[in-house]
Amino acid sequence: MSEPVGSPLLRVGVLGARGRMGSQVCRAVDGAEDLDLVAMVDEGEWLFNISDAGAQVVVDFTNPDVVMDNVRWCIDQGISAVVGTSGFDAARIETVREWLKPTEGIGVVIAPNFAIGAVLMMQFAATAAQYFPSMEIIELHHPNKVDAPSGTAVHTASAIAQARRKAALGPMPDATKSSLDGARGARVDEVPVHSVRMAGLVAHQEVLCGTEGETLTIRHDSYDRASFMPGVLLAVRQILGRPGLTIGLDSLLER
Ligand SMILES: NC(=O)C1=CN([C@@H]2O[C@H](COP(=O)(O)OP(=O)(O)OC[C@H]3O[C@@H](n4cnc5c(N)ncnc54)[C@H](OP(=O)(O)O)[C@@H]3O)[C@@H](O)[C@H]2O)C=CC1
Ligand SMILES: O=C(O)C1=N[C@H](C(=O)O)C[C@H](O)C1
Repeated sequence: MSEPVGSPLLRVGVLGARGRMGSQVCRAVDGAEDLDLVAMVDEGEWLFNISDAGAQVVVDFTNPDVVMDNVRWCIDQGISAVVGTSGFDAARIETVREWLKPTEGIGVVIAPNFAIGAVLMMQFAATAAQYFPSMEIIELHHPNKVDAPSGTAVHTASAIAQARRKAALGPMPDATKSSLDGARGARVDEVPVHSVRMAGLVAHQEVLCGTEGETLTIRHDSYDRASFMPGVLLAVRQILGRPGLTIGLDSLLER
């Protein structure tokens, strides 16, 4: 492709390039006129392919066991990283923040979910949490997902918990005496989270909000991984102007 004069293409490498997400990201980057897909790396391949190719930005969709090593490597190489891989709890986020402190100009975006609808669903859930004393999350995914609960559910639960603390709400009403472990789901920041893995699904989440005499259900469905691509490309395009750590797409979407 010939490069337009005065606007060099942004050089992008993809980690997890043959995976469900990584392969779509490669196609999306390859199809974008302002981006240059310079390296595609999968498990067992050489990370230095990325730096040798002069990548300015890496996109990581690998798995929670390896993602921290990948982020560390990118920071050490002076390469900014857009991270979609799940598995980021508060401790991991703090570690990445520490790694970035001595650096200048390197950006890391960690987004639990790149779909616009999912970002809004998380925002709406945090808003509802101020008014609804009962909040529960049901996340539903394809059966090949390696982790549970999903990163989106963990992020949503934290946002709900933060909103509840701000609104000075006490514990959720729940007088259950559970006779079977797991019957009430897992607790993330005190918020019950229920994980479903089912053939036919891609990525879905419901946030159930309850108060006296009414419930509100906030639901998001990704029927196709194409739903994540605009968010990934948005982060890739913005990251060089956003040094330091950015969590979630919210600030990138502000108008
Ligand atoms: N933030 C978001 O919007 C989204 C996040 N995700 C998250 O992205 C991650 C990937 O999901 P998905 O694409 O479905 O998973 P896949 O298993 O399909 O893809 C992961 C890929 O990463 C490769 N890989 C494993 N280790 C390394 C490594 N050290 N270096 C480079 N590549 C490696 C795997 O290779 P191999 O198979 O050979 O092990 C595989 O090709 C998950 O954590 C998922 O939750 C998914 C969708 C959206
Ligand atoms: O593994 C997936 O598929 C997804 N993972 C992310 C998560 O853990 O929240 C985002 C989305 O739900 C799809």
